Amino acid sequence: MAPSTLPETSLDPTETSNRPKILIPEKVSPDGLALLSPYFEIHQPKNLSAEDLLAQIPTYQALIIRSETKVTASVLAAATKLKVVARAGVGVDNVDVDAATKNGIIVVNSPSGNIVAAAEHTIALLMAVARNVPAGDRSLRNGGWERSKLVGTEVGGKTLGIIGLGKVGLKVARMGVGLGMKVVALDPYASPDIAAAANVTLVGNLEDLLPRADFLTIHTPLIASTLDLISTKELATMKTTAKVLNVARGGVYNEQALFDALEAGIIAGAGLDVFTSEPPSPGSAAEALCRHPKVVATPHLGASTVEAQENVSLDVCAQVLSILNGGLPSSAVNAPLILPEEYRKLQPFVRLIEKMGSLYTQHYSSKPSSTIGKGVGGKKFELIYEGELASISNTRPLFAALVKGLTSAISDSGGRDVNIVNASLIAKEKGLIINETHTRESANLVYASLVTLRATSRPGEPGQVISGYVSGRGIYISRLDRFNTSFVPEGTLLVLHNYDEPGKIGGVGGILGRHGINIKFMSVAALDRGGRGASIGWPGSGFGASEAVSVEQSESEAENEALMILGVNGAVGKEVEVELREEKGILDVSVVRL
Ligand SMILES: NC(=O)c1ccc[n+]([C@@H]2O[C@H](COP(=O)([O-])OP(=O)(O)OC[C@H]3O[C@@H](n4cnc5c(N)ncnc54)[C@H](O)[C@@H]3O)[C@@H](O)[C@H]2O)c1
Ligand SMILES: O=C(O)[C@H](O)COP(=O)(O)O
Repeated sequence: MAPSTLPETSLDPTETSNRPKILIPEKVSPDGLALLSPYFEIHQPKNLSAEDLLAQIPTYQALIIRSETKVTASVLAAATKLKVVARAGVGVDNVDVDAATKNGIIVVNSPSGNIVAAAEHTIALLMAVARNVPAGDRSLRNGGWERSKLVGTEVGGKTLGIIGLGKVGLKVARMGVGLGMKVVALDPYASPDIAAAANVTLVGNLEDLLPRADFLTIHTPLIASTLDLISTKELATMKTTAKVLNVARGGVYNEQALFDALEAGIIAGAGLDVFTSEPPSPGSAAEALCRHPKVVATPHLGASTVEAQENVSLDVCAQVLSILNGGLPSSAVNAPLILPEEYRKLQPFVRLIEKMGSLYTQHYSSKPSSTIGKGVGGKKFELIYEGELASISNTRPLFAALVKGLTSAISDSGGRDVNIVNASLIAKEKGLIINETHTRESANLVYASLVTLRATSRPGEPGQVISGYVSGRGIYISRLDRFNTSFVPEGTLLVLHNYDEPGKIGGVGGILGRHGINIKFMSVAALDRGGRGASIGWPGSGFGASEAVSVEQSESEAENEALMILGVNGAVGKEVEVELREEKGILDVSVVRL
């Protein structure tokens, strides 16, 4: 289905040099591509060989495919810039999803864009095999008029057996009921309520299904448990008049066993859209089936309708646009599904938390007076969600945003290789321990949602704290260390820790002015005197409210300290930092680029 809203983009369509590149080696509907062409260089080679794919993939950021391109572990290992493999359809059996996960590459698909097309094609094959439509057409073209030889069977009143009552299977079931068929289905994971509402009788095993079916159709993915699901033994239990259909994947019926059963009259016919090798390799059972007189075969046309191709193209291209723009996909195969509603709610927090992480690394690593050490490695981080945000259960994107932010200033890739797929792995590699805490009822919460990042290297220490909130579409930092503040974490920031006494602003302004640095905004942050810091109690961190209060009290000696946060234009060189540090009353300086 096409997405209801398109992702926002900060990509610049006027930026024409060095555009990220997208490779599309198969036919994908232009509807979706129109979303991408303003921002990316799109290459659509015809008949790209496996060798060419391997050779060319290193330069691409996205790969959009259908069922013909084999995205192997070698291709993915060579794909050093690739962020996303987008399958314009449902099945990802031609993609090595595990290898993609290991390489931090998101695999997305369109889970429902072509289900109507697949279900309708199943019904087309059902009617074609029931009424000998292709055989009649063939005969007539060859000058024949064979009526008695091509007598068919009605489907009304007959039993349709379905294996796999998922999206396609359920649609086929409803269509079957509409044709007056009795529908019996086997799917251990199907909802009995949904099945009952669709007039489908669920059975528990193949023995209860196969002997009853006049027509059998499979709608499962091809996985270990469905490979050769129907073979010689199973076919032998079916009616000799039964006909079988496959619009799922080649391999769910054993092709040799199916051929033998048709030859021996064990069953009466088959309608096949998919094969173990596509196109069927010469001499294979698949090829023999395609030529068999009792078979109606189509060349994997299940999803080939104008409407389905528009749907899947729009669906995956919107996800590619989002991912290449630093956002989230709506249906990632190798990451938890982000529902569009959830996505909209989380998006500003994803930006906020990434900035908080980056602010943390840059601010504290440049702080010689930092009490708990520089850097992020080996630290225990706690991400505390308070207020409305605490009710979100799928916080994987927030977790990933933190890992990305924390590592952005300390990795070659600038954190660009971190995503919801590989964030846990990267955190582990970098020795980051991150816990998440949800606190629904927070005392004195002035924001609808508040996020706090707290870092410690030993239990019992006060730790380093950054809090932030979202207002409208804007993101703000509300606390940095022991200071309450409010500033937008964007651009180049100077964070000055100083004694709260007159004359500081003039002195700092003078230094910056001499170096030609413009001040865009300034925020003076006062010491938190037992407000939020004392009341939060750091839930789940092992630090109780009383401990937090005592931490505040022990630090109250520094009562006349403040933070000055300056948003500046222009490069802030080392010499400026040194001059600022030497200014009277300045305790500490950090330059942060967000
Ligand atoms: N021919 C085409 O062009 C075409 C088009 C679309 C989809 N497909 C294929 O159709 C198949 C179904 O797609 P979908 O979107 O309905 O998938 P789906 O995930 O919605 O449904 C699959 C169903 O199979 C069930 N299942 C899994 N293992 C099973 C088992 N061992 N026994 C019984 N049931 C089992 C699952 O519980 C699920 O309900 C996929 O293989 C997909 O690739 C083909
Ligand atoms: O899994 C699917 O979506 C279908 O098999 C469609 O495959 P196609 O995009 O190659 O037509």
